[in-house]
Amino acid sequence: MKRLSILGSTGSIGRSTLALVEAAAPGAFGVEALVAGRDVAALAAQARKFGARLAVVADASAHGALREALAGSGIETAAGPEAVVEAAARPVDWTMAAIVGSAGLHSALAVLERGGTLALANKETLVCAGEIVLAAAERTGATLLPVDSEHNAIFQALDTKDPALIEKIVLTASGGPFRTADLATMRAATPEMAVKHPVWSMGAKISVDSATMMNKGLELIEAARLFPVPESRIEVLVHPQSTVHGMVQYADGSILAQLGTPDMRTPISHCLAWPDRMPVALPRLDLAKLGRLEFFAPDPVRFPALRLAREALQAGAGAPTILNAANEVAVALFLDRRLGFLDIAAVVEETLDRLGVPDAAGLDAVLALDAAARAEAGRIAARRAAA
Ligand SMILES: NC(=O)C1=CN([C@@H]2O[C@H](COP(=O)(O)OP(=O)(O)OC[C@H]3O[C@@H](n4cnc5c(N)ncnc54)[C@H](OP(=O)(O)O)[C@@H]3O)[C@@H](O)[C@H]2O)C=CC1
Ligand SMILES: CC(=O)[C@@H](O)[C@H](O)COP(=O)(O)O
Ligand SMILES: [Mn+2]
Repeated sequence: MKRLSILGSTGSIGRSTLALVEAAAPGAFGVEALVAGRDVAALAAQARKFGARLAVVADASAHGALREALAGSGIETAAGPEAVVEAAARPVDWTMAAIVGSAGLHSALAVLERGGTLALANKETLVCAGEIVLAAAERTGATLLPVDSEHNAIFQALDTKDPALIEKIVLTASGGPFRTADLATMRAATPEMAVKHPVWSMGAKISVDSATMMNKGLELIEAARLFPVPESRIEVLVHPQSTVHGMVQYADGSILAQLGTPDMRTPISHCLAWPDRMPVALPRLDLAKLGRLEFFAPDPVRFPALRLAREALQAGAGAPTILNAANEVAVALFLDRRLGFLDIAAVVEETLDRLGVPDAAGLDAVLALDAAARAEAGRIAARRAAA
């Protein structure tokens, strides 16, 4: 039996992971810890259903409600950010990191520090603190498995470790809900419009990131951290069918791609079973029915976020940390109807301009920069909203 913990179990990725656990052969998986932000009702229901040993809610004020919901079950409960990290530090065979945002950094690091196997969906962790995350994995011999569909595809298609033999890697992008929209429509976009992803069913924050294409910017940085390929050899192509998830082009001209229906249970199952595979009963891709696969260059005018991410990656040092923090602040304000859709990228750009490219070596420096960027982005957003 593989024992596992899920950080962010009540979200889109967390639920898909539990769906695979439920559908697997009896006894194949056992659940140790489930962690949520504040959704106590969903967390308690999951913990009971899957017989978890521990349920943790990050919002400390929700502990009473969690205790009450799990009374008589024998399931241990805990609350608060420290309890989240302690849950991640518990030894298990496999951990899913699916907390949204850089709030997931400390718990992801706790898994790596104990040399565990980390299935990483939480891309913000790699953008905010990539060097620290990778150094922890290297130091402890931990295993880092990419869950993000594009990165999982590239992970599956990579058959050499020699960077000289990799000409380029390609991340595909759906183009999001505004792929064909004009700027006026985008300027007036509401949260409801922005989270209506044309292909994938995901949490609110990543759905807005897909709409601005900052998601692909974050993924560009994520790919540069995970794979032995410089930024100049990572390409983004808009592919509305979201069927080819990622590609690797080799020095002999061969291109290896991973294809599948747009369902995160496929890459999650790949990480769950790695280095093997497991049977997953999902509808199969029917290429004849699909008929065609299209690819386009992204539009840099309507989607400036992709350029900002590439520039931050090129600048290095603390720039990706600033980009991520400012984006998290701006997306939250947009979802709260306190910022316009096009202002998201504008806030990120202005925050990057104001803070420059500061050094951010070590966890304390990264956390300080993350906090400074959040404060600056908040001020810039408030000024824009008042204008
Ligand atoms: N959804 C997808 O298809 C994909 C997602 N990803 C990445 O995976 C991550 C999760 O995405 P997704 O599942 O869509 O997001 P959701 O918003 O659906 O879920 C987020 C999860 O994180 C929990 N959470 C939020 N804040 C905290 C906190 N401070 N401490 C502990 N837990 C917290 C939430 O709990 P609660 O429910 O209580 O709020 C929830 O369980 C993101 O980084 C995203 O970019 C990557 C590729 C695809
Ligand atoms: C499922 C997944 O991996 C998401 O990151 C997805 O890629 C989002 O869609 P976009 O391609 O529109 O960003
Ligand atoms: Mn992705």
